[in-house]
Amino acid sequence: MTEQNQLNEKARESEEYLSFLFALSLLSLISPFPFPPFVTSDSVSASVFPNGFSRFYSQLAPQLIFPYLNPFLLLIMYLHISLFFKQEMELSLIGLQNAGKTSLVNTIATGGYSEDMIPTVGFNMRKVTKGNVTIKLWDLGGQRRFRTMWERYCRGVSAILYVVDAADRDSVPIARSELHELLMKPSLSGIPLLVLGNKIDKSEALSKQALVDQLGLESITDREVCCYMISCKDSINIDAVIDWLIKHSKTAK
Ligand SMILES: Nc1nc2c(ncn2[C@@H]2O[C@H](COP(=O)(O)OP(=O)(O)OP(=O)(O)O)[C@@H](O)[C@H]2O)c(=O)[nH]1
Ligand SMILES: [Mg+2]
Repeated sequence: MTEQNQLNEKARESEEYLSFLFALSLLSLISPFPFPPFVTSDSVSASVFPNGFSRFYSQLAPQLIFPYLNPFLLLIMYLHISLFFKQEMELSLIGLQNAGKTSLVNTIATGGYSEDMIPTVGFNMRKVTKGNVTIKLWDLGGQRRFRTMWERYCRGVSAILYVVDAADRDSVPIARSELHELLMKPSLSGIPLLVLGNKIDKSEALSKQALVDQLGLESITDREVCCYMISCKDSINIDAVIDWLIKHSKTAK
């Protein structure tokens, strides 16, 4: 199992654990019996804390050891753990017009895909929740007149997603120069970069190695760089993208 799959698995496990705790707290709230019925506060006190232990602790401790005895403690625990596990991140999606940025946001958010897309004017902001991670996505317009905004919306984000139309070979050199110009800005130094070669459902799409070479990704050494080949249309490698995002939410500000 890859590291990314393990992380995804962990996020799913913590989500399942929280649901379990929540269900248990609801159950103990509506149950007329102590839960489980054979454990009582007194019997636990007597067995775990024999003579001499202070009265205060001997009464409090069973609640801590068996929190399901106390539905309110369980609820507090649930809220605490859910806050602890909750992670947030902010991302910017950039790339030339027609690369598929807005399509990617739709695919991540709803799994939906449409051929009839309207070019983004300025930017869109979308919030997407995946497991315990809330992702705030800045989807920026890729037309030349909007590219000057890219830097402003990339400042302070957890990661930059650079989407490239891998099937539009003529646009790749422009995508390369725009990317390198942006990464030279001191305000963006060190921010992890995820490059996505989109539209691999098309036969004319470049291979991953060709895209890496033509974008000059090997020369970027001042930050973490990762590249995936994806298709929003056929939902190829979208899971790998989501896993990468969850992994990088740990660096969220
Ligand atoms: N074949 C194919 N077409 C795609 C894919 N992803 C997006 N498209 C198409 O590419 C076109 C542009 O998609 P958008 O998501 O609007 O592109 P964008 O990068 O947001 O463009 P701007 O907002 O102008 O910067 C649309 O017609 C999409 O249907 C894909 O994976 N495969
Ligand atoms: Mg768009």
